[in-house]
Amino acid sequence: MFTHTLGFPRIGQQRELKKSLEAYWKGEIAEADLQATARELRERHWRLQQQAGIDFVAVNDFSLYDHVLDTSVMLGAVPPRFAVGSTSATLAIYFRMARGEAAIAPLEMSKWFDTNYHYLVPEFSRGQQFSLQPQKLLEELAEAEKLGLRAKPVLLGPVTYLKLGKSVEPGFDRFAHLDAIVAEYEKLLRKLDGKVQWLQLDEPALVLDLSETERDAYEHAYRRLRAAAGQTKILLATYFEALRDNLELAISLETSALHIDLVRAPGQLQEVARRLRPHQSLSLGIVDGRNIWRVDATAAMATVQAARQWLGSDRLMIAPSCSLLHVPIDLSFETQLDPEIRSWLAFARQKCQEVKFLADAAEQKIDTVFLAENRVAWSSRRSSVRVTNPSVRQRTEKITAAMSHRTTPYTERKVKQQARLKLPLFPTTTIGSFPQTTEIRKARSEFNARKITREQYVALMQESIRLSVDRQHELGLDVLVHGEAERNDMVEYFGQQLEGICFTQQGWVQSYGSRCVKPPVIYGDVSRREPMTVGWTRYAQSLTSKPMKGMLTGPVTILCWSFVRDDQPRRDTCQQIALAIRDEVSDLEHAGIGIIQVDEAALREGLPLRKAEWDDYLAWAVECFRLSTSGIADETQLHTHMCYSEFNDIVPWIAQMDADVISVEASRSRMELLEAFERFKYPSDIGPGVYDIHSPRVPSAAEIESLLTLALEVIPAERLWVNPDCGLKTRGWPETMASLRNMVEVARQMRALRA
Ligand SMILES: Nc1nc2c(c(=O)[nH]1)N[C@@H](CNc1ccc(C(=O)N[C@@H](CCC(=O)N[C@@H](CCC(=O)N[C@@H](CCC(=O)O)C(=O)O)C(=O)O)C(=O)O)cc1)CN2
Ligand code: MET
Ligand SMILES: [Zn+2]
Repeated sequence: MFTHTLGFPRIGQQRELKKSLEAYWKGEIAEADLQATARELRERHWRLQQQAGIDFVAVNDFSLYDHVLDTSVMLGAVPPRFAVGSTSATLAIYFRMARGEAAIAPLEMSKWFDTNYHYLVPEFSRGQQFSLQPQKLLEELAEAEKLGLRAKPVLLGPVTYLKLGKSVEPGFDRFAHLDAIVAEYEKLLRKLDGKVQWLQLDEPALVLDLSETERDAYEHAYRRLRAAAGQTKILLATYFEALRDNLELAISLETSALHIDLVRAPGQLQEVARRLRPHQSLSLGIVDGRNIWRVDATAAMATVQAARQWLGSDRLMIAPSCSLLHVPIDLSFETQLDPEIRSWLAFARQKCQEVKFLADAAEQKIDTVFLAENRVAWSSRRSSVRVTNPSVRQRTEKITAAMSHRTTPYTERKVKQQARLKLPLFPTTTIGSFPQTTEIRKARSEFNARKITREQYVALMQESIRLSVDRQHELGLDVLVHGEAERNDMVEYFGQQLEGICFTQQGWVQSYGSRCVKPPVIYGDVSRREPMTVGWTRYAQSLTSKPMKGMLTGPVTILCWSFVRDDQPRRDTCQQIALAIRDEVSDLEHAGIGIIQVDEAALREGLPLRKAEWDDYLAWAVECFRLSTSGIADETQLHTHMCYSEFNDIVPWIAQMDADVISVEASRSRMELLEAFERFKYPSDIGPGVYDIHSPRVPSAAEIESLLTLALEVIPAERLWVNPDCGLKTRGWPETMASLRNMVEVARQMRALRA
């Protein structure tokens, strides 16, 4: 029985990679400096794993930006717009694919399964050529070996890779490239033969609903890969869900080992063990790689013991459930956490130690100190007064159906709201945040370090709010926002103020590229201590006679972007958050705020991976949104925002959220999503984003106009709003002003045409 990891965080305890990347992009450091940081991080992370007792460390899990992008580069799948006539990517080409450049649009970004990690979507076209570029993998392998480590290279498997990509030509089936892609994997396998004992191929797509084509692709691809593997043993890694109807398929691929997620899907163990071929080993993903709770050692030992009885030690491996990419690196840096709560947690490094403990325990080498500590922590967590709050329990029991219904229909509300707000046709607004400048972050970091006082901090944030209000006046926007300067992050900000949630000092998790988040930890019943946004919003409203939108993050998004307790159903936790947000909505309304936006950016990402479970989730998620928002008067306009464009399947549910206005990402898909809104007769106002906020590129007035013209084909003028795709916190002020100036100008012209 050996221990291994499927992958480790890359960003670094102090976000060294982020800082290095951003300095490199600004031209402040050279490529060699960036590569040196990357090498140092790899070495440090391998050593951490080795010292924790991991036998086989993952290699090639590191990435300068994204592992799916790395796979594209490894296969020579570089679309021609990034590198005319070349299939091998230099670092400049690599970052061009990730971030775009001047007139070159980057690869699209998409959610990695149901996580808050974003990958770069591979693009496939007819006649595309592939050519193996194995340098990165081979170099990192050599690095690990030089350090005397046992290395297991990790690669995204060919079928999941294809499935995650998109065809850039309409009607082209990207699976037509399967053979060509598998041929490159075969070349790599031949190179690795004799060099490594194990190769991990990640095929998380095996937990999704698969088409016949995709199932055939698996059989075909793995028949060839097996034949090319030589002495290398292939570990087929699945995670995030149960294999279910794909179990027989996964086993029939006849790889030397199969990894399964026993955290998300503990129930599958026995069936998998029963069906496994005699020559196959099983990797037990038993330590949660997606969440920060300490493993329940007693329960996990029993599971490993059962697996051992069915399969014998020789056929078992112990591992985290998935790559540790989704958790912070090391709990020992968290010195400010409440000690009791801290004792319930484990980050990547501690999870490696848990893996080692479980493997030893299965061989009767029980670390009794470790086990005793674990049991103390768990009994404290099960009985702690910090977890259960009777008043929250009483309140949720008293929730009535009426609390999640606005009694007046949208059409009547609209008349009342218009009488109050007097908005022009094609009202212009933004999604909430304005640039988070260095000064803003510096002020916050000095406040946190007690270098400036609360009064000084508040004054600095008010200055930022005033500046953003002034600039919005200058631009002539119709509905203003305060700009969210005081928020480190739209979820963490609320997490820091709610009871039952705690936050870390350094618990950074990569979201995309160099961007990170510190997900709050929801450990107990959630409630609101006091108003969280009213002071800032009231101040912002005092600076203008135009409507100021109150800005809140919705319950589903707070849930999805936090580490969530695993001792009660997610829906129960979400309902508690909904009540807290409901109180905030009410307080904003009483402070005279006439428009309130409740962002549900993560509503779609919370969808279960299997379609059969969608309706169940959507029903409670939408209900929680409604619970948080339905307490308001007809005259208060309710907005929501979602920043993704694949709406096709869920528009009827979004309609049920019963917001008065929704803003959505739409520019990159050229308003395509609006077709679904039309098809399902979406009833209320829509602000389809008129420009992409992910790059500093300034959209021309002509581009914005052409998008709005497309929008008008499906949305009546009196229901159309004009806004960007999403918030502007990652942008700089110069491009923000230039872009919004064009946007407002177009709205004015369109109004004039209709006057
Ligand atoms: N939670 C979450 N998930 C999301 C999104 C989101 O906004 N939030 N948006 C989508 C895309 N994902 C994103 C994730 C992160 C960021 C982002 O901008 N993150 C910032 C960090 C934001 C933050 O927490 N900022 C803190 C800490 C800032 C900081 O780095 N401070 C310096 C000191 C600064 C100084 O002295 O100059 C330090 O700690 O070293 C603050 O403002 O207080 C970053 O990586 O740069 C953007 C989008 C989907 N998922
Ligand atoms: C990721 S959705 C962001 C919504 C938030 N109100 C903002 O503008 O930043
Ligand atoms: Zn957004």
